[in-house]
Amino acid sequence: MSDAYLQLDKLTLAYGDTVAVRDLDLAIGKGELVALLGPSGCGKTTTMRAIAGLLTPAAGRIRLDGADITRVSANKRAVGLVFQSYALFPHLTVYENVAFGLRLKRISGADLDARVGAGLKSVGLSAFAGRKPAELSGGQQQRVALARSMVMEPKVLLLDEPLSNLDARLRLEMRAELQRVQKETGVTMIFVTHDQVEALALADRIVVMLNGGIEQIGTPEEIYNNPASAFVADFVGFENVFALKDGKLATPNGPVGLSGPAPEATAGLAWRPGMVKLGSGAFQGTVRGTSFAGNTREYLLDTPLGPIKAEIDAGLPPHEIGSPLAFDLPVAGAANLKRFG
Ligand SMILES: Nc1ncnc2c1ncn2[C@@H]1O[C@H](COP(=O)(O)OP(=O)(O)OP(=O)(O)O)[C@@H](O)[C@H]1O
Repeated sequence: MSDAYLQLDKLTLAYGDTVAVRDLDLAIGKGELVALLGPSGCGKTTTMRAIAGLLTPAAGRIRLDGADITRVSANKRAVGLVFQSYALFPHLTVYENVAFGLRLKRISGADLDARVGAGLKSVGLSAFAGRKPAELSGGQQQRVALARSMVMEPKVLLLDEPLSNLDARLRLEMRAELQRVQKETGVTMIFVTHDQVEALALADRIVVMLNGGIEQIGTPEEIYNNPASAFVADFVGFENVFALKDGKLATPNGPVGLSGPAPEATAGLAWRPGMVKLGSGAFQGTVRGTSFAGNTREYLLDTPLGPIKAEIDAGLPPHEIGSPLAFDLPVAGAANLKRFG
């Protein structure tokens, strides 16, 4: 993408001899909300630190808004950073916390007041300007941290696990809040998460990382419906993932033929539990476990293909543990994995 707003070119990032990220290429458009998603240690935070200017790349380039910022110091990049611990100054009021960076830039008087006021308003905290951080809830503190970064008018705002310290209800609230602030201000945002649900819910585009590289980049719909690799499939909830060898499923018990013609140029096939057809089909299993999950009932089957996870409407008659159960893995509905392993 030549018109990318933020572009990472063949970025390699290392801590001494430990290479954490290798040859990373990523292009992000202006105003995009992008999630870096991946398991612990895959290099998400390291990538963010490099964009923020806190880590000098061992190789590669970073371009932002048409300029090469690879060697530009952190405070001259117009890149904001919100950490998972909000790092507010405990002795300063909410107002002064938000004003802090602006004061460093010698902004004062009515201009300062207007910008802090607008920042607090944008996160719904105008009434809390005089409080200290300790007098706020976790979600409110997070919003102060967001306002503090936003008033600096960054070109890119980086958020590292922004919601991980919040309880489930607050997390949902902050998700909506982040999305609203981002859409209203149009600021380009990149946030790190290891939670696929959060990434799917929030992002315009998801970058799935593994072992210091990119596994897949796509919209939430693409990642959710068309995972490119076994890792991504597994990560986004396809519980039945198989390599395809010579048109057959590779299973722990050897190759097993499919119930339909194998798609070409596919390294593997994957089914979500809800995509497994229960009650009839080419395969036979035994019910090992079952659990009620609200609208659905989940089944774990022992089968010649190994364990299979299935899920059907909870209104359907249940199958007893130990009973035989026919099933099908419909080839037509399966996700075709381009890469396996
Ligand atoms: N200061 C450091 N010194 C040496 N190695 C480090 C340092 N920080 C991170 N690493 C290593 O770099 C790799 C990437 O780490 P990074 O923190 O970027 O992962 P992450 O995806 O953000 O993980 P998490 O979700 O746990 O925060 C890991 O193998 C980690 O052990």
